Amino acid sequence: MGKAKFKPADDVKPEVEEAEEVEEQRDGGEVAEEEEEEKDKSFEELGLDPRLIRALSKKGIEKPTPIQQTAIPYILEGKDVVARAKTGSGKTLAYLLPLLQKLFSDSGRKRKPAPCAFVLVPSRELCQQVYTEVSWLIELCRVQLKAVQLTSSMPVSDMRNALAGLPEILVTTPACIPKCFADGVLDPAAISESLEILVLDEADLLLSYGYEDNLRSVTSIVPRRCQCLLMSATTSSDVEKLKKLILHNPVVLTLQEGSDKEEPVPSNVQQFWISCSAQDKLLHILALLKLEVVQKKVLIFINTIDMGFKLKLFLEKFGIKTAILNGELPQNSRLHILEQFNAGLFDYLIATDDNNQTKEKEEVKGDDNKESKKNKRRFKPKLDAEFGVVRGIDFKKVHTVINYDMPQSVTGYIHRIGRTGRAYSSGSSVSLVSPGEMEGFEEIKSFLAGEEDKDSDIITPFPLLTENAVESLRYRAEDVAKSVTKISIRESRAQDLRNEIINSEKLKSHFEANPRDLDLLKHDKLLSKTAPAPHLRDIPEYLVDAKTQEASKMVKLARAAMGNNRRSGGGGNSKKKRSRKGGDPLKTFNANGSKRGRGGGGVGQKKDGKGSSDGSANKKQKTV
Ligand SMILES: Nc1ncnc2c1ncn2[C@@H]1O[C@H](COP(=O)(O)OP(=O)(O)OP(=O)(O)O)[C@@H](O)[C@H]1O
Repeated sequence: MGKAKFKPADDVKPEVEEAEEVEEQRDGGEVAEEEEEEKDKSFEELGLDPRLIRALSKKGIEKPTPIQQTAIPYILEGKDVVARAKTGSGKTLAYLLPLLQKLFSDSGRKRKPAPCAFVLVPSRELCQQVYTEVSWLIELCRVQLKAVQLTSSMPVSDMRNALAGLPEILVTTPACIPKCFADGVLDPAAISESLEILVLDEADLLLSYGYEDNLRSVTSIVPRRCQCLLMSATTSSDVEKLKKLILHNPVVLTLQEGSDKEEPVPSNVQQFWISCSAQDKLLHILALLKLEVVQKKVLIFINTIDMGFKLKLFLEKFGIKTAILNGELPQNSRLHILEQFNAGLFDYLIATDDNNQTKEKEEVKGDDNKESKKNKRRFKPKLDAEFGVVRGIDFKKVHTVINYDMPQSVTGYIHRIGRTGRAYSSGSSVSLVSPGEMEGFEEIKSFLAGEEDKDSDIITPFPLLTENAVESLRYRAEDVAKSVTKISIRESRAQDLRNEIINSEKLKSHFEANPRDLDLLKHDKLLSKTAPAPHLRDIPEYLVDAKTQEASKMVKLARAAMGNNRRSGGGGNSKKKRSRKGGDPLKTFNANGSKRGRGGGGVGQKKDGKGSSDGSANKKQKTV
């Protein structure tokens, strides 16, 4: 582990002692890592209970991540902690492990009138994820502890039932707590009496999604003795606000990698971009997926639900099956789609990352098609305010994140990209940037590069797609794009929602009892009635230039080498150590002959992200 620097924070409440700010720094690169390996602490050395260590081992987790190494001892000591570390760095276990350990020692005592540990997360999906994580730990440790999850959409009777067993741990969203107070499900006085640990997970997102008032109603009843933990992937004024609102004399842990500058995106994620017009985005994503120059599984982000359906219908015509995840789907379906994607049942998932209703409204305004307007009036989707795909969801084995639409903010970008390269795995991202998105993209780039290093290229042009390869698909792509009309999009969207509502009901009543049958409900079913035409499904070899063919072959080989060519079973951490660079063509590909590139010389992409056919333009390729 790197050296810890201690410096006082200047923004804690005046009545409390000076806070310690601990900045953990780690050098990137393999040599440094190896040297550090010896200094790395084990779970035993962190003082973790043997039952927890055994449970982790059963899950293939043997070594704590840096944030776990740093945060666990402080939390066990009883300190309030603000922990900021990159997406995918293992923050959930960093707080869950010591939280459980503390409750182990209390487990023989008389049950309290309300849960003694609250974990507040910004979305239902995350609620489910954290609940699952804490539940398997409890089960594997065989301790008498109980965790429940509550979300606002639950009927009051279900909430009451869940709390009747006097659980020690409650995982919920901030919006749910005032609702529980109003419905008499939770008693504020009982919470004040019982609460010992409060965790705000994904703190950087809690306020930005309008939970401020909800949080205030919680903080007003948090007893002074309660230990508060605040976990976050980025720093923002919102995190600072929360810190002041809730924490007492916190230890502030800021985990950085590499140099002094902030690198919120993990260094094991290679970031690329492609410059293209808004119209050509369909063509480019087709080339990326059809020519197989990106590694599966792929998570594709779009900004509006309609765009998601447009993309799905378009790709379908070329025989590329995708599933869609958005806030208008019923919760059961959303959770099921996530489960199936994590289990490797399909390779491509198109997701909206928040409830972008304003954007959808703007689109409605600009639409002059009467029929379509009528359809829109009829079809009013209800979006779930607690939906959030990027908010901390642990997608398993996503190798590539594609920004089909650029996110609206730097934080949005960081959280999207953070869905790959989780824990010790590697990944890459490709952003399709149109001229209209260039300003936002520049902002993201300069934020990632940091103040001192404005010109450094953290996001480099995508090297594995030549202009010729893209152009060879243009005619087909444009032809098919014309057939995906606004009406067909709207109809598909309505049809998908109807299907998912049926799925959701089925899931609820029948499939709970028969989990194996869940697989029968496939979410990447075709929406269009006609099967893809053979000439679109199979791109003839003569259309693709030699360089792209080689790139595609390399990606497939790498996939086979990584054991990803078969549909894989869910999650789990492989115990085998793999070379971090080995087999990834984005790290080794060199269009000029040798397959082992030396940190540069990718295929035909100019520094501006536009394709070139000679392969000489991209001199700067990021090494990780
Ligand atoms: N010590 C470890 N060794 C290996 N894998 C781990 C370890 N700790 C956590 N993981 C795994 O790493 C993945 C990412 O962890 P987690 O979701 O906690 O990240 P995070 O820091 O909360 O990310 P985000 O900010 O995006 O929510 C999970 O699949 C988790 O099981």
